[in-house]
Amino acid sequence: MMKIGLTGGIASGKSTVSQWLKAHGYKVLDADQISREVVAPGQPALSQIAEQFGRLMILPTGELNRRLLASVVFQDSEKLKKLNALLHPLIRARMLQQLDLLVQKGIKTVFLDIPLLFESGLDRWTDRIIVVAVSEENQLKRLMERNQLTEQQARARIASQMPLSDKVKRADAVIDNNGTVKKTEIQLRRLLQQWLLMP
Ligand SMILES: CC(C)(COP(=O)(O)OP(=O)(O)OC[C@H]1O[C@@H](n2cnc3c(N)ncnc32)[C@H](O)[C@@H]1O)[C@@H](O)C(=O)NCCC(=O)NCCS
Ligand SMILES: Nc1ncnc2c1ncn2[C@@H]1O[C@H](COP(=O)(O)OP(=O)(O)OP(=O)(O)O)[C@@H](O)[C@H]1O
Repeated sequence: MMKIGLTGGIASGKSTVSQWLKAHGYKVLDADQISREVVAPGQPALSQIAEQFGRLMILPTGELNRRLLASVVFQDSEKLKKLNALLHPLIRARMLQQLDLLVQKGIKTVFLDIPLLFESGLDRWTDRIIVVAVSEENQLKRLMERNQLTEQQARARIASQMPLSDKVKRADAVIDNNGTVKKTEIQLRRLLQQWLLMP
């Protein structure tokens, strides 16, 4: 099975690319989605978060208070490390399980949409890596708009990741998502053609 890593910086456009891939019949495993599954109501990791970060981290609905947890961990690198130590092994295990299922089904190509692909050393799992890149200015603007964050909050989140410019250097292919979504799709199609992966 060919495993293609899809990564980038926060709000650089990975989901935009992975949505296109899914809509065109490609298999995509999404680490952000899996990270939500492991903290769903009733999951042991959710109680562990409440134990380590306080009861307020669980909403009255039983769901994780993502906004509150984000406001805590992205301002404090030690707390972020603690959260990562708790969740990353669970996310990794679940991702491997899902990969296994796809292998059993005989799927030939899978995209792994993992924001922290390089930070977590998961690049060793992949055969090729696509980085979705944007300028710092667009990244900041899109992140502030999408997550309703102040500039300071958005900068703190960006700073918690490896600089996008370093990720670009380690990519096999870079998709420039500074233009319109249409322009991004054209680059993606061209790349899939070049890699002989058109459906
Ligand atoms: C802190 C949490 C609750 C905030 O939730 P929120 O809904 O605001 O963000 P969401 O999960 O959709 O993530 C949005 C983006 O933030 C960035 N991000 C998320 N977690 C991290 C992290 N631990 N370190 C650096 N960047 C991160 C990624 O680029 C991600 O795509 C959540 O991000 C989380 O549980 N993070 C820890 C798990 C993790 O590392 N997930 C990343 C993919 S494996
Ligand atoms: N080419 C584009 N032009 C304008 N807006 C865009 C473009 N691509 C993405 N966006 C917007 O920018 C925001 C970030 O994009 P997206 O959610 O795809 O990024 P992401 O890399 O998956 O982010 P994260 O890692 O934080 O989940 C979204 O609100 C999206 O609608």
